[in-house]
Amino acid sequence: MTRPDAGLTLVGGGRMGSALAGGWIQSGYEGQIAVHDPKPSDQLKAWEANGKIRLNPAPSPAATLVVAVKPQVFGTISDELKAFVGPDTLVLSIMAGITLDGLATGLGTPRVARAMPNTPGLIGKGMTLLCLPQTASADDANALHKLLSPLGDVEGPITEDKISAATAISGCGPAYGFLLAEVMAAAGVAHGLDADMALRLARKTVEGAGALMMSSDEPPSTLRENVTSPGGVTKAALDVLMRDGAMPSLMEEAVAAAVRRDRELSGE
Ligand SMILES: NC(=O)C1=CN([C@@H]2O[C@H](COP(=O)(O)OP(=O)(O)OC[C@H]3O[C@@H](n4cnc5c(N)ncnc54)[C@H](OP(=O)(O)O)[C@@H]3O)[C@@H](O)[C@H]2O)C=CC1
Ligand SMILES: O=C(O)[C@@H]1CCC=N1
Repeated sequence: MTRPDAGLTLVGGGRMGSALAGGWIQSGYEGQIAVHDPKPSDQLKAWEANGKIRLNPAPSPAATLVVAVKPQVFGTISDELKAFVGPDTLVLSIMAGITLDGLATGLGTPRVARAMPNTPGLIGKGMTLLCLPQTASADDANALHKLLSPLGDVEGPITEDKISAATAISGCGPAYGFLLAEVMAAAGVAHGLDADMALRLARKTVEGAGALMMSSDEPPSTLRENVTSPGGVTKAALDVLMRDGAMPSLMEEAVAAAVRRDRELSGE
């Protein structure tokens, strides 16, 4: 990976922040990475011990500041975060619900950007959306694309009015996929499979369906039809899932709730 800049500072080394740091480390980021977290995980401590990151060094203005704390925490620490922001600092937030305006006001700089990654970024299979102010330079956009690319695909810039829906699909979406595996396994147990085997079948099936979907030119609907033999077993199951539009309307309701929550977090 080419170095977008020296002096990369990450505030919030939790699940998503660590996925970002792991991506930078694995892709051979050449600059200094400082991570700030009040209770560093064993993973962060191990990276520090191996010289990959500096953990909780004295705050100073960063070239790039990545903010990965919970949105509810941002308001209470934004004044502290100003210690990481100088006249040349580019700020990237991955926080759901904190707007570009909120970032610019909270941190006292117009040079802000948002990204919405997801946890498959941990293994380089993520989907990240980038959202920039209209004033952003092409250099900043390129640097942020490079910074996020170790996590997987990066799309954007998208406009800020799309970010709540994008969050509800790709930011939250891994949870929907994991839930599918969980409930499939539970249904297998209910029908006589032992728990380990049911989970093995469900995990491998979700993985295989995802991999086939990504390697095929066919849309998901055709791949679904390819499994559904006329008058067969899959049709019996899908007739239940789609009865009165059950699955689409449940997903639509779930995504609407996620969009609503994202907008609540942004104070709308
Ligand atoms: N998880 C996900 O799939 C995704 C998350 N996001 C966004 O990423 C952000 C983090 O989410 P997630 O990783 O799940 O949450 P986590 O709680 O795992 O991570 C947040 C981290 O920030 C730490 N923290 C709290 N206060 C401070 C502080 N003052 N200075 C530095 N670090 C601090 C927390 O420590 P402690 O636990 O001790 O409070 C924690 O380790 C959120 O804003 C979320 O919207 C975006 C996309 C996907
Ligand atoms: O649940 C959340 O709020 C964060 C944002 C997207 C995924 N996790």
